[in-house]
Order: sequence, then structure tokens, then C-alpha cells
Amino acid sequence: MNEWIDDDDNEAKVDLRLWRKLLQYTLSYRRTAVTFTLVALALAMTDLSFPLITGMVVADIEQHGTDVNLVPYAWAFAGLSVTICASIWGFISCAGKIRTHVSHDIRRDAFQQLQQLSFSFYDRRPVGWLMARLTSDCQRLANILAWGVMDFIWGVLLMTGITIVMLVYNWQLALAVLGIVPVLFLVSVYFRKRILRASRLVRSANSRITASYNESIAGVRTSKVFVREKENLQDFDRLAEEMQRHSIRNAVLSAVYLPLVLTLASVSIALSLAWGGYQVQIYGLAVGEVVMFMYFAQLFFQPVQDMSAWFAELQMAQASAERVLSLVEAVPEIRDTPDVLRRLEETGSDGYPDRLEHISFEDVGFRYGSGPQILEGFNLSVEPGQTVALVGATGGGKSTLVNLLCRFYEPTSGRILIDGIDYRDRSLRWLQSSLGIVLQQPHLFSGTIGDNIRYGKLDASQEEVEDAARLAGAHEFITDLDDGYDTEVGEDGNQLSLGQKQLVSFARAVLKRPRLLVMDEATSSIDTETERQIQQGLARVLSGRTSFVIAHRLSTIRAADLILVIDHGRIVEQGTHQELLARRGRYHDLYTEQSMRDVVRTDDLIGGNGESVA
Ligand SMILES: Nc1ncnc2c1ncn2[C@@H]1O[C@H](COP(=O)(O)OP(=O)(O)OP(=O)(O)O)[C@@H](O)[C@H]1O
Repeated sequence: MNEWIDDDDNEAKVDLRLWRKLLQYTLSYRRTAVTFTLVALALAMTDLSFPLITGMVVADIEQHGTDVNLVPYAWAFAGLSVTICASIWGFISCAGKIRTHVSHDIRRDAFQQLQQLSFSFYDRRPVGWLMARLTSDCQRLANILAWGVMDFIWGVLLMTGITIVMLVYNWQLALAVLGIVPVLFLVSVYFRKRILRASRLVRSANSRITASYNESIAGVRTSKVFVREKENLQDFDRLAEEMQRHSIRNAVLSAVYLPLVLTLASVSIALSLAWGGYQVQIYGLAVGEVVMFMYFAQLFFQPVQDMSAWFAELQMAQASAERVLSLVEAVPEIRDTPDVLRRLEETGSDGYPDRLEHISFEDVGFRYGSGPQILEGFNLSVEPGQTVALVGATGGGKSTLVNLLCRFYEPTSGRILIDGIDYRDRSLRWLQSSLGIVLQQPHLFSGTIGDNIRYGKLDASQEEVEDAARLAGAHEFITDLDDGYDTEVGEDGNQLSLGQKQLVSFARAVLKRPRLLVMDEATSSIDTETERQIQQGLARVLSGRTSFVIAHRLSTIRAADLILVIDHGRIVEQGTHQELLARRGRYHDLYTEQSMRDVVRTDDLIGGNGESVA
């Protein structure tokens, strides 16, 4: 499995430097954090007051018997109860607020980063990995950075208060109570970690079982045809057995943990009672004080348990923290150089004329990451307004060339010049806003067809949108739909056919009127008649604009000014359609092969152009 997908939840050493960075998310809500600290202080003081007053009542009764006036104590308890209610309300609302803000901020930063990162980043991280970072990891970190931090503040305040009060009252009894705390902490961390791990294993087994249900329901026909029912059941049994094992382990651990904590708490209370009782008998210590210490002993356990639980979670979430920070702090590989940034800041432009005419590749070499060399010493010169077509065997490097041209990747050696200037010396924004791209698998966003076309120019009028659609050959099918331009395309345009999606994406590119148009297999799912319409429309709109077309359907590029046959990252042939056919080389073979494969198409191509293939 890919190392990035692996959801490694094994506990790692807590890296404080990393958490300090993440803590900035909480600290940026200074006002809520300060309010929270005051609320936590009030809560801790109130918690602390209960044993104190209880101790006082008992001591008072011990001293004055039935003459004691209990009314002030009743009022004090009533006041404390109200304060505790208010503090808990404040506690929960502050922590909830901070959790929501922190979760939003981490997600926003991660999302913003995702928009900036280069394609190479996405090559190494699958979508599933990124989705998990944006959802479960962010959620988990937000919980720690809000509830964990809040519980920590409250716990520290309360434990410090109890320790001070106990030491001031009776240091020997205090030590008897406190002696058990480290043991409790260690036991808690030990069990919490194992319980957390076991419950995650249960969750993970559960999701695999759900996926298995899903797969067997979706693939029921295939399973039947291949008579796989028995094997499927065996696979399912294995998963179910695994889940059962983890669930039982989880239940056993929880069953051991709670009684153990309660026993430790009882030991601590018993110690204070025994030692306190001894002091009452020998040194005449007030019974109220012993009661107070027993109460304190009990009170001490809640924050210790909470803090040990968060500590265990902190260890388990170390991997999440690393993954999220690696995303938030990732530096885009392709970005404006400091020099370009300085020029942009000083003058608002990268300092060159807003023109995109002549393009040349000079000795360009390229490889994806540490992969094999895809291009080496690649040279090409494209004149203004030329249509360059790239054809050739699959995996030859056509899309790579176009990716380099669009600066989605940068050459690993050599240069790409636009009007004589290395494009790395120009701003990314300038280049990418000059581009129009139509892909074989175009992406449409949820919304209407009109919205999707307008994505190319947000302030375009309805008329402009329709004109663009007409030129792209999309108007006809759009107006045939019941809601026309207001038709909802669904998620990723899945309410439309692939051909219709390509037409909408064409219209979007046409509306933008780009200086450089790039089409990657863009007309593969469009019928020949529509394709001809598009060709005519584009010829009008893009006359004088440079374009690069990758096509497997060679009919798309017959009119290209320059056809390059690419193989293993090299140009093996170049020329116009006629020249290449006459040469009877690789292009001629490809063309003939394609014509043979599709007789109807061949008819159309020969008829359309009045030329013979053979
Ligand atoms: N993102 C990537 N990471 C690593 N290698 C890649 C990546 N994209 C392409 N390649 C490799 O680069 C080589 C050229 O691929 P490219 O997509 O440029 O070829 P192509 O000519 O466009 O192919 P096709 O006609 O099938 O689309 C192939 O060997 C491919 O495996």
C-alpha cells in the first residue's frame, strides 16, 4: 500500500515542536482562550470549594453539635451549584467555539494549500489520502486543540489548587493522597492507549466489512457468473471474525480499566481515611479535615483520568498532526520566482508585454520525480497562430509536453521560451490566465450548464455564453434539454454524456478566448458531424491564436499547421497532413491503421477531404 495512504496510528513520540505549531490555531482565538481560562479558573475554584465547605460543616458539627446554624452552609452550597452550572455552560461553549474555529481554520489552510500545490504533489498523494486529511485528521486535531487544551487548563488549575490546599492543611495526609497519582496516571495512559488502538481497529474492520457489503452487492452479477459466492462468504467470514476479535479485546480492556481506576481511587481514599483516622486518634485531628481529604482524593481522579486520556490521544494523533502539517506547510514546487514576485509587488506586472505568440522548447529534458527520463534534448519552435498537433503511440510523451507547456510541471533541464523569454521568468498567473484547456475527461462543477460555461469568464452575459456555445457546437444539444442552459449537470457533470461534457468544456474554453489553446484528446467522444461544427467554430474564434492539439482521432488534426509524431519523448516525424501522408512513414501507418479500424470514419475522412489514404 502507498505509504501516504497508510493510516499509521501507532503511537509515536510526542513531537512538541509540531504541536506548538498547531497550538497557534487555538491561540489565534485569544479572546475566547482568555475567557475560557477565567471560566476554567472559576470552575476549578468551585470544584475546590465543595470539599472545603463540606469539611467545615463536619468540623462545625463536630465542635458545636446540634447547635450549628446550617443555613449559611446551605446558601453557600446553593451559590456554588449555580456557579458550577454557569461555569460548565461557559466551559462547553468556549471549547465548542474554539473547536469549530480551529477545525475550520485548519481545513481552510489545507484547502487553500491544495489550490496552490503543483501537479507533482497530486501525483504522489491519492485523492483518498487528501480527503482523509481534510476530514478525519482535521477533526481529530481540532478536538485535541480545543477539548484537549481546555481539559488540560482546567485539570492543571484544579490539581494545583487541590495540591496547595491539601499541603497547607496537612502535608502528611496530602502526600498519602498524592502518592497514588503517578500510578493512576501511568495505568490510565497504558489502558487508554490500548483501548484507543483497539477501538480504531474495530472501526477499520467495520469499514472493511461495509466496503465488502458494497462490493458484493455492486458486483453480484459478476460473482454469480464466476460462481464466487463461496469464496466471497469466506472473505466476509474472515473480516467478521477479525472485527469480533478486536471488539472483544476492546470490551475486555474497558472492563479491566474502569474497575482498576476505581480501585486506585478507593486505595487513595482509604489511605487518607486510614492515615487521617490515625491522626484523629493520636493527634486529635478534626474529623472534618479527614472528610475533606477524602473528598479531595476523589476529586483529584477526574482530571488525572482526563489528562491521561488526552495524553494517549496525543500520542496516537502524532501521525495525523504530521500529515496535516505536511499538507499545510507543503511548498508548491512550481511557483513564481522571488524575482517575479518582487516585480509583481513593485509594478503589479511581471514586467513583460501581455503577448503570447512565439513558443519554443530549447533542449528540454524532463522526468516525473525520480522516474525515468521522459523527454531528453527536445527542441521545437512554434510560430504565432500555428496549430500544432501531437500524435503518436500511447505513452509517447504527448501529454507530458503539453503539461510542460502549461507549466503544470517545469523542465528538469533546458528551457521553454515564450516570445524569447524563459517562462519561469514570467508569472504563473499570467501564463495560466492566458491558457484555455479542454481535456478528454473534462471536469464540470455541480451547477447549471450556463454556470459551467461561465466559469471561463465569470462576468459574461447570457448572450456571450450562448455565442460561445454556438461556436463550440454545444448550443443545439443544450437547447434540446428541458431546462436549456439552466440544466443542472450533477456532480462532475454526470447527468451529461461524455461527448456533451466535452462540448460544454469547449464552450467554456471558447468563452475565455485564450491566447493559447490546449486540447488533449478533446473530441474523442463527439460524433463526426459535431466535430466538424466545432472545427469550423474554433477556426473562427481561434484564428491567430496558437494551439496545441493531442488527438488519437486523426480527423481532428488534418488542418493543423504542424503535425508532430511523438515517440519515446522524441519527434520522429513532422510536417503537414499532406506532407506526412506523402512521406509514407509513421504518420501514414497510423492514419491507414485508423482508417482500416473504422470504415465509416474512413469514408467520412476521404469523402470530406476528397483525398485517398492509400
Ligand atoms: N504523473 C506522472 N507520474 C509519473 N509518470 C508519468 C506521469 N504521467 C505520465 N507518466 C509517464 O510518462 C510517459 C509519457 O506519458 P504521457 O502521458 O505524456 O504519454 P502520452 O503520449 O500522452 O500517452 P497517451 O496517448 O496514452 O495519453 C509514460 O511512460 C507515463 O507512464
